[in-house]
Amino acid sequence: MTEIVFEHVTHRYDGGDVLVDVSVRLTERRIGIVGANGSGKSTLARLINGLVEPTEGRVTVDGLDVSRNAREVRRRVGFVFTNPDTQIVMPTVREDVAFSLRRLKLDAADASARVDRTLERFGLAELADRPAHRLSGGQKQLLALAAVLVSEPSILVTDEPTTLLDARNAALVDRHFAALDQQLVVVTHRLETVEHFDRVLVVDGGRIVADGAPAESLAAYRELIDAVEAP
Ligand SMILES: Nc1ncnc2c1ncn2[C@@H]1O[C@H](COP(=O)(O)OP(=O)(O)OP(=O)(O)O)[C@@H](O)[C@H]1O
Repeated sequence: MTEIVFEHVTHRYDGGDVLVDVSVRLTERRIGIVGANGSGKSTLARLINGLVEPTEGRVTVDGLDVSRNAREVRRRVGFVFTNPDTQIVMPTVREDVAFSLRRLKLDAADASARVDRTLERFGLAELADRPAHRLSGGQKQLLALAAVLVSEPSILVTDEPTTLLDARNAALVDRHFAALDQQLVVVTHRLETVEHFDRVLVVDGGRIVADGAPAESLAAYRELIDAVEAP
């Protein structure tokens, strides 16, 4: 079991506090984070693998302080960004997926078999030799997921992984999520993605304002949105 713990975490950018005294312990396998634009979701997700450090408080992953053990934590926590262009580092699709395996030092045949399986799983096998930067936005998003999952992190954190995907590919990603062995933390505006998760957090104004089973959390979120939209 993996464990992500926030202890009284506040995060401040120049403009002010974007997360305020957040304490939460996450051990469930499928965790969704929803909330309005600018509510602090991405900041919360980025704190999990040290992309952002707490201004106050502490974040640990399996007992490791994320600020002090960044390298070890990043081996465990795979992170997929909203914009896949920021994540593509190699010329072709296959090379990009293979690149993630370099630090595992597998032998060439093992690495190649793992890359093939991953490309197949994400429907990218036929695009393997294409220039990665010329894929469509949605194909790039699938590539970004494949390139992170090929190294089999124990936790996967994704920030709006389906934004660029059509309905079919968004559903494909949802099915991948359902089948993953890893602990999964998904920040999303696509509420369907988290409907069958174990736990959903609702973030508003830098605080967790609802936290529980998806039905209750999503109902609370819808109420929050309705309250804002009401004249
Ligand atoms: N690097 C930064 N420097 C200064 N302010 C930032 C930075 N990153 C985010 N912010 C601010 O922090 C607040 C929370 O941003 P965050 O990206 O965490 O929200 P979010 O809930 O993920 O939003 P969205 O749904 O729009 O992606 C916003 O007001 C944003 O403008």
